[in-house]
Amino acid sequence: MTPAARIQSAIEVLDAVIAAARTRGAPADRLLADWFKAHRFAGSKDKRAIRELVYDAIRICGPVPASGRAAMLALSRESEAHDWIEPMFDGSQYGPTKIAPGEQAAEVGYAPEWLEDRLIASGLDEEEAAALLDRAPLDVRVNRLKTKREAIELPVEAEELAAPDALRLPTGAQVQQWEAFEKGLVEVQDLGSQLACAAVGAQPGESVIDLCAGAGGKTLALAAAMANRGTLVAADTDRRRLSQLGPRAERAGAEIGDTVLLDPGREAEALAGWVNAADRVLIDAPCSGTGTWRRNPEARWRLTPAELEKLTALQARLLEIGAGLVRPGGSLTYVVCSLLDEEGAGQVEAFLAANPEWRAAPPELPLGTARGAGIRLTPAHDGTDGFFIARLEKA
Ligand SMILES: C[S@@+](CC[C@H](N)C(=O)[O-])C[C@H]1O[C@@H](n2cnc3c(N)ncnc32)[C@H](O)[C@@H]1O
Repeated sequence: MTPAARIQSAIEVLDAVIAAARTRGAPADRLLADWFKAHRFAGSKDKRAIRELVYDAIRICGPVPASGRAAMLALSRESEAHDWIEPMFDGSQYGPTKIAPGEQAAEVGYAPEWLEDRLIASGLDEEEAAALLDRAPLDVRVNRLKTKREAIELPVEAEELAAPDALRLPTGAQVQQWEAFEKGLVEVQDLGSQLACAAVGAQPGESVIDLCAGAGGKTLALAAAMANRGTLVAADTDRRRLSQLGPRAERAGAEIGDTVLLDPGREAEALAGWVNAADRVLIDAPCSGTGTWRRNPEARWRLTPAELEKLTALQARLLEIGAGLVRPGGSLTYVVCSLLDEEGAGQVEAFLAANPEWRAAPPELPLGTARGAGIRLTPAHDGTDGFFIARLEKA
């Protein structure tokens, strides 16, 4: 494909990404995969170039752009490395049509204005906000149930990170194709997620509930920390995600981890037997995901104030449900991959104010900075996805 044809292709994909952001449709990765499937003439170099153009354009536009063309023009005009793009709007075959008089480039920025304001109000400075849109590194957790970080042999050089089992790999490493992955020696997991699991402090022999377990990324880390001894409950309302835990656990050799499917709005019913009984509860709450924009930067175009309000109400409810499951003297770890205070520090502050039998017991982590009653990890400061992590203890 010619460079101009690649740009036109990226514009088409961006149009689909913009439409999907408005209608809560498929994520950018899926739309790219669909486009490649429908355009088999694109070779691997074309695909790589188109993917990069699409993601670079998404990253540079703060608010939702009017069109893929507007996003691509913004990329060309605002990024020196991409200033070759605009001259390609020359109307040549398969390339973008010529620029119309008065045709506008999209607005650049970190996020839509309302969201930028909330991030600033949550104490994020310019550098931290910009780093939310960097490219994410590739981290793995070495599975202690099967091997040790010191002993593992991988096909690439890996950097040891601050969490005890964490390694950072060169970008593009095809982990899922490695024997070490097949054998369950490593799991792909961001350093921040690994630290969130460490904050739980789960010990062998304890009873631990992972209330929002999803596909079990953190459940598996908890099973490893517990050395496969004790009781581990993985609960979620999403049947599809929860069903992925079984095969993953098998590969990882995780023998504990019973799944419990929850009914949205009636979560407590399925967990009634656990009231005041668990040593530790982890709530990896559903959130806006502002801390994971490095992985899916178009997520900032999807979030609305109303959606955020729904999420914060759900988080508050899950905190109450999770707290009810903890035995006296036990602990609750509340985690969100968001840097908005209303989902993190503010949420915990409100919980503590309403529940005087609870106190904050911030975990000792090798990274992060204090934020309210918890700890915040950011891409700029800690090289992790953005997280808020709080540990609370019940009297
Ligand atoms: C941040 S994700 C969890 C990710 C998972 N812990 C991991 O490490 O891979 C939040 C999860 O909360 C689940 N969830 C949403 N509403 C819920 C509810 N009412 N009760 C329990 N889980 C819920 C979602 O299905 C989603 O899997």
